Amino acid sequence: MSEQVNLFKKAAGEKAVEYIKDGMIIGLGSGSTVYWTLKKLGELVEEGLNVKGIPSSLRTEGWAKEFKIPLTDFSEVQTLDIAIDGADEIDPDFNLTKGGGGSLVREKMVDAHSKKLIIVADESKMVSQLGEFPLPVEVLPFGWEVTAKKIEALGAKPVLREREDSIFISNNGNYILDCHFHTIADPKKLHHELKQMLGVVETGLFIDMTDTIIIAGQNEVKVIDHPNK
Ligand SMILES: O=C(CO)[C@H](O)[C@H](O)COP(=O)(O)O
Repeated sequence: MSEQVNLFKKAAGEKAVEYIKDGMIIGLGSGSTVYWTLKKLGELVEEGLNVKGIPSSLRTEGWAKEFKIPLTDFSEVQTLDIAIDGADEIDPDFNLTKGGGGSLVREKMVDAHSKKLIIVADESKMVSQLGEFPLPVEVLPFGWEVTAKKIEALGAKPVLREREDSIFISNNGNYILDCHFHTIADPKKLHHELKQMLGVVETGLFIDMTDTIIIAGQNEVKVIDHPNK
């Protein structure tokens, strides 16, 4: 990642903290942009802000602990006030591809149970159509080969995710198929088709969920609210 992109991520990630108010339960998303949100939030907590977070990945949990952000979980709360998360692609309708870090299931759980979802990203994530970034689909390890064949029949090239010559295992003990569609004409339809497949746990398509996008680029940090939310 270039130094400049990292500065954009920092600017977007830190801006999101302005939405956090005392007493809130916060969904803590995943990724290198959210890292900056967590770091800034940790400073506010040290100054006396009283909040609790639910982390969406083990990595985020580690950072939250490092920054001394108090944590809670779904055994204590059912609804979160706000979630702040990253994205791999954002289309003009505020639909997202997520899961580049492999945390899509926990991210979707946290984001879907929040009253407001804020997405933080650098400007390279804005696209006219989803699909250039391979769509992460979490699948059961058992029979993943047949699940991959079914996904292939939808027009994708699914690639089993690996890390350091081993199969990547999600925080939930599952596999990730990175599905190369190149263009996704109807993200909502594709999400539903994938969800109906035996063996698919969840897709990285986040449809109709985002309330606000904070996007940082060369000249400014833009806050774009969904027109109908
Ligand atoms: O979905 C995610 C992880 O599963 C991340 O939010 C997404 O990959 C964006 O990451 P980054 O902020 O590092 O670009």
